[in-house]
Amino acid sequence: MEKFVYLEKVDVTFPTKKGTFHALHNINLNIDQGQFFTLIGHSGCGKSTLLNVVAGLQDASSGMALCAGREIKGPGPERGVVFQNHSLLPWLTCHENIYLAVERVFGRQENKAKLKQRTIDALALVGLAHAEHKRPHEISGGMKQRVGIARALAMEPKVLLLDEPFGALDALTRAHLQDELMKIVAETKSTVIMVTHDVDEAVLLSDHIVMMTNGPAATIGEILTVDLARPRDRLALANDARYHHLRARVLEFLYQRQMRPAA
Ligand SMILES: Nc1ncnc2c1ncn2[C@@H]1O[C@H](COP(=O)(O)OP(=O)(O)OP(=O)(O)O)[C@@H](O)[C@H]1O
Repeated sequence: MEKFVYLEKVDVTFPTKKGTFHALHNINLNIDQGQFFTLIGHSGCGKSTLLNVVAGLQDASSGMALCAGREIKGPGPERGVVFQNHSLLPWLTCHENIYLAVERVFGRQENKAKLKQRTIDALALVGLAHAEHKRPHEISGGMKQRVGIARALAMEPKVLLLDEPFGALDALTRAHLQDELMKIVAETKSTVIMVTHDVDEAVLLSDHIVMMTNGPAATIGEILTVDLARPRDRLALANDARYHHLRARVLEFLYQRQMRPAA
């Protein structure tokens, strides 16, 4: 099978006033199409830096980074990114925010009606057709994140990159959006890499959980395979021994093997 997202011996260093900071060391990752990977680890270990390498927002200092067989050189529409803070343009409506992105990717080969249809379809996918004419300040935090996800998906990316997309939301909204994301990913068969701090979120959503060691020179400690059947139901999983076993494996990694260094 084609190596879909492929990182080999990736290191990232940052020049700082105190000298070179070695953030990531010897990262090797091979993600097949249609897989859902989460990155988990203590604060500051390098999860966002790793995601940014795949997004093309951060160059690897050494090693190889490929997406769909091509070297990653800067951001590209085949990699859709959603951040914790929605990053929607406040003066545009939900529809216009998505249309802008769609136009940038498909504007040369498609007419306005087709671009508009893509925008409407993306809003419908996240259940926000009714909010298309609202501006970001008129909708809730959860809705803004859904628009952000719709905007990323509307570009038909090969990989969806999510950096703690639900981190700023309350627990109920977060649970709701996790369920929605699972449905969307099942429907679109997207390949996803998502940064999270949340052990339950990681187990619920993932096919594989990438557990990262503490920095500096953070690396992948272990990749846990989550072999729970899909579709997954959070209530049924609450009584599932396998779910609890996987959850315990992540907790053990984080709190026994990678004790957080004293702040
Ligand atoms: N531009 C930069 N210059 C210098 N150091 C940086 C830079 N960006 C990140 N770092 C450092 O690299 C390390 C990894 O940062 P990163 O943001 O990737 O961690 P993280 O795991 O995503 O953290 P969090 O979970 O708190 O968001 C941190 O020690 C951070 O201070």
